[in-house]
Amino acid sequence: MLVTGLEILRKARAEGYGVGAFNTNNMEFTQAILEAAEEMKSPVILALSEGAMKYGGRALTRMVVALAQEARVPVAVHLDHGSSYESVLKALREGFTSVMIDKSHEDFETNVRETKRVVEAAHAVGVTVEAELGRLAGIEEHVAVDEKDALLTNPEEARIFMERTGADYLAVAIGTSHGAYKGKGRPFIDHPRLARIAELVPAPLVLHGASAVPQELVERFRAAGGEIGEASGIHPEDIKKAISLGIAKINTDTDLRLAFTALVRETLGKNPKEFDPRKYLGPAREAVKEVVKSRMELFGSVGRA
Ligand SMILES: O=C(COP(=O)(O)O)N(O)CCCCO
Ligand code: NA
Ligand SMILES: [Zn+2]
Repeated sequence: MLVTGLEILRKARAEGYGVGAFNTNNMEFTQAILEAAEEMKSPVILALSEGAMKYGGRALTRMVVALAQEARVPVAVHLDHGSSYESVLKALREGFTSVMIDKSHEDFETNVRETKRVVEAAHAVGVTVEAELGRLAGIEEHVAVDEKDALLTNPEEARIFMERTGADYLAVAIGTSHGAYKGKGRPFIDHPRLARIAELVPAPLVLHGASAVPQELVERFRAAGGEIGEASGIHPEDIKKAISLGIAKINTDTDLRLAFTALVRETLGKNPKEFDPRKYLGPAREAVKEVVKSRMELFGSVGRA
């Protein structure tokens, strides 16, 4: 059933588990994510970036909202990294039930003002809002404290920010970063900082840049002809610890993309004569579904629907 992001995330934070926000750009990703959620009896968030909205248009948004309504588990349809008030309005018009306004690159007052404006519009139509404070950046452990403060989320600022904006959940910067290269070896995650934020901010917290980028997937991608440099993601233990400290929404995009693309390359490589798209998109869909199921097990959302 189609529910708001807060309905899913409030329960997750209260009961100490995480819920995956999985990005989709097409039919196969959408099917894979929803099938995994129903099989695992897990709530799930279907995330569409502005790029996904541009790429898929109404074909994508209508499909996603309709399938979310029919799903046998709670599903929120979420605008990921909304960059403007207008972009958020478009998502609201398409029937999304969760929207992110990302003004984390602006100064504090601008972020507050823009986020507050989105909260008023979204709440007026029963949709909940994710905001962001702090800058996603993979940082080395030895980086000086004041540099960390310039980049990562300041706990006291976070409290004030959430009180002044009325946002429903908060994306925090604690050392993660988007994409396949999240730092040398095991990325530094500032758990003490997260614990402090969670003490001051009762709202569900969001972890961006949370893909694991597992080595076996990277190897499979390379073996199938993919080219990727030294790639590393967030260690599963750091995900579990972050959830225990207050993270409720965990964004996963890179892992799904790697799995899908590795399988398309593999299938095409093994069957040079093949030109029926279903024959190489189908196995890729299955690979995405397996990644989603394993993430749900790690997050602890299995059986929580
Ligand atoms: O936080 C994330 C995903 O992070 P990751 O790249 O670790 O999967 N997202 O918001 C997904 C879109 C960002 C570009 O990928
Ligand atoms: Na941001
Ligand atoms: Zn993100």
